[in-house]
Amino acid sequence: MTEFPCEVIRNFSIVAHIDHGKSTLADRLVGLTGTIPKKAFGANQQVLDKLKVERERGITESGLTLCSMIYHSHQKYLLNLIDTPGHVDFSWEVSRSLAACQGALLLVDATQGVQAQSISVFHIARERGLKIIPVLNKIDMPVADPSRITAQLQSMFGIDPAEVLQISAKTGRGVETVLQAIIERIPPPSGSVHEPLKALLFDSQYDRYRGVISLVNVMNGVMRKGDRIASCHTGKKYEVTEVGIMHPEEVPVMHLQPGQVGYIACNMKESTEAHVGDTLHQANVPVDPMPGFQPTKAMVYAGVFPVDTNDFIKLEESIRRLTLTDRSVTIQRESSTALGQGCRLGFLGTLHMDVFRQRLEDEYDANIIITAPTVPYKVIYRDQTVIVSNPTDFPDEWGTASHVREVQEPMVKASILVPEEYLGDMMDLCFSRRADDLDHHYLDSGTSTSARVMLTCTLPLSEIVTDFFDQLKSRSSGYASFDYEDAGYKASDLVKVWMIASIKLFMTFLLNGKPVDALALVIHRSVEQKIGRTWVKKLHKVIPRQLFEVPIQAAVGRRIVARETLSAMRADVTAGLYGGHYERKLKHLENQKESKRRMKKIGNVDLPQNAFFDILSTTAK
Ligand SMILES: Nc1nc2c(ncn2[C@@H]2O[C@H](COP(=O)(O)OP(=O)(O)OP(=O)(O)O)[C@@H](O)[C@H]2O)c(=O)[nH]1
Repeated sequence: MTEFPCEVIRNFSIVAHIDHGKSTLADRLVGLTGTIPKKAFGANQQVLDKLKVERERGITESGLTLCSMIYHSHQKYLLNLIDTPGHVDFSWEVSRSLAACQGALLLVDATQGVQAQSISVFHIARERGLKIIPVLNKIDMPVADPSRITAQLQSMFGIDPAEVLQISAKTGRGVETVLQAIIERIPPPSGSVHEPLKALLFDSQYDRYRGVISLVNVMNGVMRKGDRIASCHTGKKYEVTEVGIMHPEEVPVMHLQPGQVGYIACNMKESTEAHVGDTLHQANVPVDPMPGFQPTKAMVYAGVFPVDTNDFIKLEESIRRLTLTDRSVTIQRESSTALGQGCRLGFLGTLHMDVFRQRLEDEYDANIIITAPTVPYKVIYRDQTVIVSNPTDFPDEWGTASHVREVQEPMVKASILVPEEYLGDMMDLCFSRRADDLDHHYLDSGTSTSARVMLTCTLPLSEIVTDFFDQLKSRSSGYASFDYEDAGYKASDLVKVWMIASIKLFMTFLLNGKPVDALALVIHRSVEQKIGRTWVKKLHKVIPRQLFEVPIQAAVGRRIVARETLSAMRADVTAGLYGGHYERKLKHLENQKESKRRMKKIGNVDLPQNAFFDILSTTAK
């Protein structure tokens, strides 16, 4: 590694909207630099998309990937490609990986142009002072319109058209110019071998045998195998047992020096010890920590329960292991009377939640149920403010709520890019989701194809965590792109609906008057009737009939907003008593009444777990 001082190192990232060809370009770069021999480099092999689920869904996320390449130009260069995810949910990971880079390729599909995603990532990169190299991809396609897209880049970002590269990652055309631009335009990292060791931990992965593997960017000094290092954040000390680079597989090296990016293993057993943004240093030579990263902010919460309650321990262990590779998930234990023991997980967004669930199912063979997603609300009491991410913890209207001054919900500033013919549909969609401050402006005039419009508005986050993406895509025939950023909290008129399966006569059955916790929902006042009715109908369908009548009610506080009645199933206890005496029949009926009365006392509605699973799995989607 001594062959590579800072001057010949380039640390960069590729930022692109989903499907604009990031993985294809990464593969090309890896192929061109001879990092993977051409023979072994099949057309379908994508080095960056390692996980099965990522490949299936065609998205790159979680398990941040690093690839070091050695490029022979007029001299030998070490190029470190730090992969970033391509979806709004992962904007946190984007900024995390950009922190270890000095430059970024802004890859834009020349047939589609700039998408909402490219805008936010571009701004993050620019704020960090990264050198941006604009690259238009897919110029081999007949519908590519490079001059129009270049003009778009110029008007939106002030990019000089002369700097825009045109390539086809698929055919390889122009990719060599990308390598040249990386070397010529991106500044090398800075740092000194003579300073004490200072390394940024920017990601971690979990290895079954070696424990936590951390990805580090050495800022100063040298990181060697056998070093005693310490974490600025926890003060814990470790011994470095392995140092290496990702080339693209792990290749152990003797040491890493300033500007270099690689992995270390250091007998860290728990993933919780590897703090993203932490500064590592020699155990006996403390340094000033680098400005830390913001902690991940979970914006979507959902309960995860095992279908078979006995599987809880196994599920919890699987979740714990998965979070080793995806540290942005927050975990809390949760128990529900209906679903048993489970975990409440916090995700960055709904796609993140989906991917996590799929990974749980694929990699850990877990049979799980996920409750409807919710967002974190701020409940402001007279004397304190509480963040509530679980509907169960929401104040009741008649109880603690009397002290509640205000409930606020998280808002986002949304931007939607769409061809103008879909503008009306997009506006309708936004208004139906309680949009505010709606505004739009045209990005280009659109000569051959229709003009593109950028629509901005503020929306409550809760309105986009369910089916907003699906709606957006289907109402715009797939053309709309969407991105959002945090816009703080805003007061809201929210109520909680308990789906109460109560029995008129047997109130004691309600487990001390407690409603069915797993079905609590937080909804907006304007839709309480509608949602109440739909849910009650759903419950009516899935709950099996009992020996007695069961009113199924949706209540807001003490107010019942919807009701269905599950009629009683009367077992015919006199069946088979043909002939015989009328009084004998009567006696049996009397007995039945008596036993029903006993049932009243112990009060029990037979609500099979499956019924909940049915309801929750249909509403969660
Ligand atoms: N015609 C053409 N197709 C391309 C080119 N580059 C990529 N593609 C295709 O575009 C699709 C998406 O490419 P990917 O490389 O998987 O896109 P990505 O940006 O990595 O996608 P995410 O990982 O989901 O962000 C694939 O079907 C590629 O074959 C190109 O230069 N020309």
